[in-house]
Amino acid sequence: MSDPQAIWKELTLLDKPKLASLFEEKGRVEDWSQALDLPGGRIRFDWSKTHLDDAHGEAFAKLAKAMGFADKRRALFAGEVVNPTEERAAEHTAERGHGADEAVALADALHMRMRGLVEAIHAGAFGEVKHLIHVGIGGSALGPALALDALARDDAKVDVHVVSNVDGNALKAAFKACDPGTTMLAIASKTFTTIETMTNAQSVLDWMGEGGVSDPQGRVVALTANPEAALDWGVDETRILPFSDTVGGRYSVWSSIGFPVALALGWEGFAAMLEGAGAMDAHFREVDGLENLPLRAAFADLYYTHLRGSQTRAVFAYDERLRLLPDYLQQLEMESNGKRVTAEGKPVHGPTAPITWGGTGTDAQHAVFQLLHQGTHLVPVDFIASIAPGHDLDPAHHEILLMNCFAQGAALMAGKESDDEDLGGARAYPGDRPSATILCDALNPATLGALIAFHEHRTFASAVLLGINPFDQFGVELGKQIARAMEEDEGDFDASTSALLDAAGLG
Ligand SMILES: O=P(O)(O)OC[C@H]1O[C@H](O)[C@H](O)[C@@H](O)[C@@H]1O
Repeated sequence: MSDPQAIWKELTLLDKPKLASLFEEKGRVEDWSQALDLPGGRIRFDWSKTHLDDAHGEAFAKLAKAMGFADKRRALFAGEVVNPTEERAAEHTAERGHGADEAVALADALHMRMRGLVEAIHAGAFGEVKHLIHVGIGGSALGPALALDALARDDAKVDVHVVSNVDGNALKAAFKACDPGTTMLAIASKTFTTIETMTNAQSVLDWMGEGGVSDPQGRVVALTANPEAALDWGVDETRILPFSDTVGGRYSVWSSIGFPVALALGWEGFAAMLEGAGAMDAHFREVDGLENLPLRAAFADLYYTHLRGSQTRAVFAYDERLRLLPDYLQQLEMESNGKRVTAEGKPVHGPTAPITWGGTGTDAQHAVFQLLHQGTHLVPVDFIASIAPGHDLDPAHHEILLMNCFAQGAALMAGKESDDEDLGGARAYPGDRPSATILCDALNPATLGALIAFHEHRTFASAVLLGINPFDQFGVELGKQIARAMEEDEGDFDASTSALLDAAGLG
């Protein structure tokens, strides 16, 4: 059978087992969790507390076949056009050594150029550099911000401030923390046209000038796939770090957009991130069927959206260093798969990306977990944690953190009958609520790289199963066009919008 609709029908007819009954079978944990030995240590992927059973696994494997998963995966790594609306390849994996030969060679050469500049700055070629203000937005900010917050808390070689919002309050906070005389500016923008980034970049130059820096332009580095625009903006060629147009914004932390990460960690740290991601590429590329962890995760994601009506998926990092991971995954997953038509432009069957949301444990337990345990929404949850604490405080901190993480997954699954006759349902936990747990030996550049790449491939696998193109993002354009029309004092707006403009003195 190769008709995807027929397979979906088959999936809807399968039994909907309770989690508790799945655990009555021997080998549930062995069958549905797996550990990968990666350069930075082992990562365990435990999907056993999801409702997938063997029958679902088989049916989803058939769906993958019917949707041409193996060939689409091959095309991704071969650098073929996998983004048909923009007629482009998606070659982020080439940055990690997995791709078409020419793309890998180009990525290597551009990394060498980037390394040269990073090491020159460390060696003092620009005088004393204590701070870097990195201006960029969306994919040009979220990856660097996540990696820096996760990995550069101690001993950063340069103190980096990632500023994305055009709201001047964001830049003011960075100015407060930096001294203009020892600050460099990185302008990160794939297109080098994004208004928020260019506005922030100009204000940093002005601040440097006002702070007594004689040649602010001489302290600018451009990270872009549009080097001509950076040249036009006045950036010297030697400080332009290009990357390939075939690397999408939300997949670009591996390219020169990762410059601030390399500057803070040193080249070896950045290279280890690439290596960890490359190891996940090798797994995704070489392993077939349910053993392929990103594909297995995509099966579970589609199971919940299509067969259980889940509209959201939550991710809770039980690790302060990963507090920005939910923000990062929101862009990766929602901008990639928040689509309503197939790659051929036809209406898509069923829901596409769930709304990704989340937070940090244990904080979130005291704020939003009430809804997860007793609310009316079914929210599949991902827990992410590291066995090594990453700090040298009393081990009690980490024991409490990890035990709480594991307790939440157990509680969601087990539930509990009401222990108070008078209060009845208010004190009952329905249970049978799914979660997955990703447990790293340690959080380090290589495991972070692998974690991010796991999610990239999970997103790609979902897109293949849904038949959509995850690599364009036309949905973000209309609002930008209208804002531009407002700036240029053109266009005819609805009465509500006109009244708001008038109220703000912008009409
Ligand atoms: O890197 P840039 O060209 O400045 O783009 C920054 C961001 O803005 C766009 O609107 C897209 O939604 C993002 O995918 C992109 O990462």
